[in-house]
Amino acid sequence: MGRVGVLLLNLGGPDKLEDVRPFLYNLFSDPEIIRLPFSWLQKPLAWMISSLRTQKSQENYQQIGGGSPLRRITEEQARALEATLKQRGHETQVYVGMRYWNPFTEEAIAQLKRDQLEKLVILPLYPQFSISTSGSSFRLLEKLWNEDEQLQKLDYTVIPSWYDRPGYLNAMADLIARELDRLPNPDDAHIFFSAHGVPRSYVEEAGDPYQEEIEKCTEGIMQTLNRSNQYTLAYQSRVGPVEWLQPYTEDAIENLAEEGVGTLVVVPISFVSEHIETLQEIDMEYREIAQEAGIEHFHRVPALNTHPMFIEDLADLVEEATKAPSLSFDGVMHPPKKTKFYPQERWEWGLTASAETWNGRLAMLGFLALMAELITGYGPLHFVGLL
Ligand SMILES: C=CC1=C(C)c2cc3[nH]c(cc4nc(cc5[nH]c(cc1n2)c(C)c5CCC(=O)O)C(CCC(=O)O)=C4C)c(C)c3C=C
Ligand SMILES: [Fe+2]
Ligand SMILES: [Fe+2]
Repeated sequence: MGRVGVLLLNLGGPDKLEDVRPFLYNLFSDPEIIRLPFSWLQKPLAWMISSLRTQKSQENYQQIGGGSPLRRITEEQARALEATLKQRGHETQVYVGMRYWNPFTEEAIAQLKRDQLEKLVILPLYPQFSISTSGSSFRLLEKLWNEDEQLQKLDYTVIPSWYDRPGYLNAMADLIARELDRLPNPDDAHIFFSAHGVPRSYVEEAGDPYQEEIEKCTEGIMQTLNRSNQYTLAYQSRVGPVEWLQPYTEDAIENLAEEGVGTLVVVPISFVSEHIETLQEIDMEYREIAQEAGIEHFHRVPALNTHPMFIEDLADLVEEATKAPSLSFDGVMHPPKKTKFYPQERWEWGLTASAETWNGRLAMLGFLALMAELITGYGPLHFVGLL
C-alpha cells in the first residue's frame, strides 16, 4: 500500500451542554434530515426547531454526564484501527470527520490534503446505509470534491455499508452471547434489536435501503449467534410529526410484556459506539417503560466501541478497499468499481416527482404543527415528542 488515509465518517455529538444548541442547529440545517420544498426555509426552520428542542435535549445530555461520548470513542476507534493496520505493516493515517460537530468533516479533509495522500478510503461508521446518515456525509464530500482540484486528483474508494461482513456479525454475536450467558436461563431471554428509526417516506418514497439493510443485518446476527432465542426488531428515537419505521421500540416492548416475556436483552444495531440513544434512551427511558409494563429483567448489550474483532474487521475492510481498483476523480462523483457512492438509482435528488410530493407533505405538516405550537404555546409537537 502507498500513502493511504482512511476517513472515518460519523455524526458527532455535543461535547458539553453549551454545544447542544449549535449542534442541533447544524443537524436540522441538513436537508437530508429535514426536507423542505424551498431551500430558503431551511435555516430559519433549523433555528426555530433547534431553539425549541435545546432544553429537552440538554436534559438528556445532562443525564449522561453533560455531553456525548461520541468524539472520545470515535477517536479511540481511529487510533485502534491505525495500530492494527500498523501491526500488519501499513503506515496508514486515520482521520475522523463528523457531520454536525467537532472534529468536522471539513477539518479532516483540510488535514488529509496537507498530508498529500496517494489514496483515501472513505469509511462511514454506520454499518447500514441511510440517506440521513452516510448519505448526508457523502453529499457533503461530493460538494467539497466539486469545489477542490486537489481533491479531484486523489484516488478514493467509498464503502457505502458493511452490515453483512462476517467479522462485524461475529463481533455482534460475541457481545450478545456474553450478555446471554450471564443470565440464569439464557434460552428464555428475548433478544430485542433496537435500530435507530427514519421517517417511513425515506424508505418508501426516496428509496432509502436502510430498512432492508437493518433487516438483513438482524438476520445475519441471529444466524451467526446460532441460538434458539426468540427475537424482535423495532425502531427507536422518533422525532417530529411524521410516521417513522414501525414497530416503535416502546410499543414493541409493551406488546412483548403483554405476551408474558419476562427477560429482554436489548441490542442497539444502527450504531457502533455508545451515545445518547444507548446510554439515555435505552438504558433509562426504555428500561422504565419495560419495568412499568412488567418486564422483570432488562439487559442491554454494549456497543462495539473498540471490540478487537470489530477493529480487525475494519482493518480487513481497509485492506480490501486499497486492493480494489480505484478511479481518480474526473469531475463527476461516480464510484470506483465494486463500490458505489450512492447506493441506488431510485434515490433521486432535486425536483423529482416523488421527492416533491413528500417534501411538500412533510413541509406542510411540519409548518402547520409549528404554527399551531407557536400560537398556542402548546401544540402537536409536544405530543409527538419533537419538543
Ligand atoms: C444510524 C443512526 C442514525 C440515524 C438513522 C439517524 C437519523 C435521524 N436522526 C434524527 C434526529 C436527531 N438525531 C440526533 C442525534 C443522533 N442521531 C444519531 C444517529 C442516527 N440518526 C446519533 C449517533 C446521534 C448523536 C448522539 C450523541 O451521542 O450525541 C439528535 C440530537 C439528540 C436529540 O436531541 O435527541 C436529533 C434531533 C433524525 C430527524 C433522523 C432521520 C431523519
Ligand atoms: Fe439521529
Ligand atoms: Fe436520534
